[in-house]
Amino acid sequence: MAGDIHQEDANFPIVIEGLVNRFGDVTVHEGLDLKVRRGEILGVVGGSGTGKSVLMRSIIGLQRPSEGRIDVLGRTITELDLEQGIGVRRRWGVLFQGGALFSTLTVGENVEVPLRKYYPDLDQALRTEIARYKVILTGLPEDAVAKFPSELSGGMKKRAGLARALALDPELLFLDEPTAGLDPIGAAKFDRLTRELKETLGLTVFLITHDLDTLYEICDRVAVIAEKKIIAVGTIPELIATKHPWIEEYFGGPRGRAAHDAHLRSQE
Ligand SMILES: Nc1ncnc2c1ncn2[C@@H]1O[C@H](COP(=O)(O)OP(=O)(O)OP(=O)(O)O)[C@@H](O)[C@H]1O
Repeated sequence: MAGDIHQEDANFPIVIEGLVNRFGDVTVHEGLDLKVRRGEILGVVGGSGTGKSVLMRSIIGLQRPSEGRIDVLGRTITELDLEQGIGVRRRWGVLFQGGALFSTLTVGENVEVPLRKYYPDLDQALRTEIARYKVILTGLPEDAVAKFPSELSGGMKKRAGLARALALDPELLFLDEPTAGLDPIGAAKFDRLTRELKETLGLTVFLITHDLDTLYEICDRVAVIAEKKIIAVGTIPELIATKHPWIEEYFGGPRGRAAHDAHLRSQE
């Protein structure tokens, strides 16, 4: 039904049923199901090219699925008209792989972009003030507001991208490989920031990552994509108990064991 709006499921802000994504002869997803719980950080893992980014793009309406249904915050995302689309889009924020900042705009101006788009009548002084506040919220120094992306380190760019993702006070936050390219200390700091923001702002976070430390340190549950589906979703001990060969290799390999040991040490 066009513009289907139904009772928002308070417990599951994202519900995906029977998702199929095809590109020509290539089928990336075939009957993928997933429910994201409110208030959780859900890590999404899978081998390269298994369709993690395509999944995220499908949820946020950038990729029209071949089949299936995706409900986000009570709206069936594939069936929204323009106005309904705007209404739901301003309830989420996205940090794309690499940050995707506009290089010709300052950090502050980058953060203002969604505010201009979704709240065009907002007073400029207020827009500037909100952008400044979001920049500081992500742990950047105040003078970063006036800097251009080229003047920032990799970690600072990620934070600036995060500030832009938070511009509209979202309920849902989508992060595509946020710690890729960061050194281990920078990555751990970014993980802590994600966890703190999730807790203070009451966010639900959909987080694509290859970073095993991130999975152990901040994810409440992890969803595994393989064989064109979500083959398992749960806590890391629950996943390991499934005895699926890919999952066993992933968490039981040298990197998986190192992340596990580091996690245990951090708990001591
Ligand atoms: N617009 C498109 N047209 C054709 N094929 C596409 C398109 N977008 C994605 N694909 C294909 O879909 C598959 C899944 O891509 P996707 O980027 O989602 O993988 P991923 O799991 O995020 O990979 P990685 O971990 O390497 O980032 C790939 O084979 C990719 O080539």
